[in-house]
Amino acid sequence: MEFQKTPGWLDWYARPSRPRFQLPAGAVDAHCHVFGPGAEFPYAPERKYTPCDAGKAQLYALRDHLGFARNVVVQATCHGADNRAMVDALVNSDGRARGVATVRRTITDRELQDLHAAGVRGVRFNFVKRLVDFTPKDELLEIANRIAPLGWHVVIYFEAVDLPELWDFFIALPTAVVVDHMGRPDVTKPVDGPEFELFVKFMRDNPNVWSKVSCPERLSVTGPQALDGERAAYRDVVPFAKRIVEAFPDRVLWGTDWPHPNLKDHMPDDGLLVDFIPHVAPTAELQRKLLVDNPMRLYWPEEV
Ligand SMILES: O=C(O)/C=C(\CC(=O)C(=O)O)C(=O)O
Repeated sequence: MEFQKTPGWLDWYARPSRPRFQLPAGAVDAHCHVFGPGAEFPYAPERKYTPCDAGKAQLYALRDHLGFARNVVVQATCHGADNRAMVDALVNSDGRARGVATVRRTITDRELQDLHAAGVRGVRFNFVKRLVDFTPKDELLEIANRIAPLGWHVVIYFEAVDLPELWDFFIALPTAVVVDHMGRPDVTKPVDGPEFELFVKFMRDNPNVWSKVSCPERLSVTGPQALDGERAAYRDVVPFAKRIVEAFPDRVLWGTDWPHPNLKDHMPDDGLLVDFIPHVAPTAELQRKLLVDNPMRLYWPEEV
């Protein structure tokens, strides 16, 4: 099948630099995606965007180039609940990738078992309206209750302004809960203002809640962008991510978000993006927890 990319689509950065920051041994890129390729794994009819192809070979080449040891491949909304491209990436990773799926309530127990055998360890509930149609909360809770016995967790993606309305649903989830990109704070607001305080309280009050401190390239308003050798990029995001890393060092994850779906104004150099990490996790201990210990506990608990 032939797919036309969404107009204005930005492809990933072709020749990323090598990070200056040396990742600790065993580092996990805990948030990235594969797209198709569409000819092999068609994009879902209900998708809100059509990306460039970005397959497993390119993802694993980037992993090796940047110095990561493992990946967590998160189902992207352009594939809907058809997890085949993500599963194909997992089963062809020599055990070095685990995944997060999107499932519907119609999934059978057998299908869940098969996903588990392939390396899936979580489901993603997406509340970002430009990305997905609404799914009733009773369906999501039913799914959460079915995946809990497998030892899986729930990944949630939402905008900061929607946290108050979603709060009660989130705290009813029976598993570990991982928030994508710190709940997308508006970084033009103060880091100690009411909006981000609510997110901090969400993590403080609920010890099962984790956060990815990823996607500065998506959250930043004033940059500077991770381009042209800039190794201190996205300075407006640093106080937010650093605060979460320092307050909850055992419940944070980091990922590249490659191939960076839906960026509108620039595509970061992934090598320079890795150089963002020591700005938010300044000590070797924080870096080891963020990049190795925490993702291993969540995705490869049998090795910990
Ligand atoms: O890659 C991300 O985490 C963020 C996305 C895309 C996305 O979540 C998806 O398509 O599944 C975004 O903000 O557009």
